[in-house]
Amino acid sequence: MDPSSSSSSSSSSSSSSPPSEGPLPWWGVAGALVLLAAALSPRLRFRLRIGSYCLLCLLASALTAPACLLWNRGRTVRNMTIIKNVVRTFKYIYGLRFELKGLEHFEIEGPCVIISNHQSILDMIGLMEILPERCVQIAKRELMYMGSVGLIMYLGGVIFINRKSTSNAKSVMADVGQAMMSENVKVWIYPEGTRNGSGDLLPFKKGAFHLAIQTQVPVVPVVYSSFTSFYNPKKHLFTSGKIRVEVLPPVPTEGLTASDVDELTDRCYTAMRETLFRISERPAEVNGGGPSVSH
Ligand SMILES: CCCCCCCC/C=C\CCCCCCCC(=O)SCCNC(=O)CCNC(=O)[C@H](O)C(C)(C)COP(=O)(O)OP(=O)(O)OC[C@H]1O[C@@H](n2cnc3c(N)ncnc32)[C@H](O)[C@@H]1OP(=O)(O)O
Ligand SMILES: CCCCCCCCCCCCCC(=O)OC[C@@H](O)COP(=O)(O)O
Repeated sequence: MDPSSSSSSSSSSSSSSPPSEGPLPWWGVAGALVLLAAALSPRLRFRLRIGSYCLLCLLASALTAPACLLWNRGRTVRNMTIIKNVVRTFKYIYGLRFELKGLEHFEIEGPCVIISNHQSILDMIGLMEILPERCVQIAKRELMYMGSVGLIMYLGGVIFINRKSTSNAKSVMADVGQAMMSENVKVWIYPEGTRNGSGDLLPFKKGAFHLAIQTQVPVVPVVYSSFTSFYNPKKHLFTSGKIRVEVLPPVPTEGLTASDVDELTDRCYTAMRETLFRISERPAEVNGGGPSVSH
């Protein structure tokens, strides 16, 4: 009997017999337990989902950085187009739907200062959804040290500031002003200066408005509706959801001086807060606007 035929017959007999009913491999058991626990525990489900988002950012950054280096050879705002196209796919993974209004207000020749409310690390998806060409962001410098995410931000031209030192931040912002004009770059700033999931606006810091007036470029306010209906870390809530985005008309700064900063800040704050309440379908407060500048 031909050994190959016997082996083939044995293999044919083995291939025709059902797979062995052995125990699940350890990783199968572990996976099943995690899924079971996640189904039972909102806290674990939330942590798995937000953890997957952070992991996705890390992995996507690690894969995109070489593309940026090969394509654009280093740190340049042109990498933001690559980053934007990658990050825009994240909304499908997490079931986030955007309703956009007012994008025509981004059709500004030349630089401008874009300001928007800041609710969570998910904001980056909303930012990339509408990011205009040649636009970089101001970020806290701690983000530079977040592994591949810091690298991709650096490559995309993100400007890092030390929030704890006004003098340092001021000098960086002054340099930003010069770069804006010389390199024709828009700058996106979160005037609240930190994430705020309250559904309202924190008082605005003044750097964005000093920058706009120093460079005499318009301020373009952008408002994202409140995430509280689908994202609330305190309640371990992170589901799919709809986000309304409204770009408001540019606020000109020609002829304004540093003495107009407070009024410009208040004007933008009031317009953005009213829009935030409207697109979040939250009743506006009876007593009118809250504090707009940090006192
Ligand atoms: C491929 C896959 C990729 C996946 C991975 C993701 C990749 C994503 C890539 C790319 C997207 C990146 C997204 C990054 C997002 C990051 C977001 C953040 O990090 S938010 C935190 C940092 N941002 C801020 O903090 C800005 C807001 N802050 C300001 O503008 C402040 O004004 C600041 C920092 C400049 C100063 O901070 P103060 O705490 O001192 O605040 P004040 O009250 O505004 O100023 C104090 C005094 O200084 C004057 N002042 C401020 N700025 C001035 C200036 N520029 N010139 C002159 N005076 C100024 C003011 O008038 C004020 O003086 P008087 O009270 O009026 O007497
Ligand atoms: C190296 C290990 C950690 C890697 C974790 C990767 C997570 C990446 C998530 C994208 C970052 C988007 C930028 C962002 O939105 O950061 C928060 C800051 O705006 C404000 O921070 P804070 O409210 O002042 O603490």
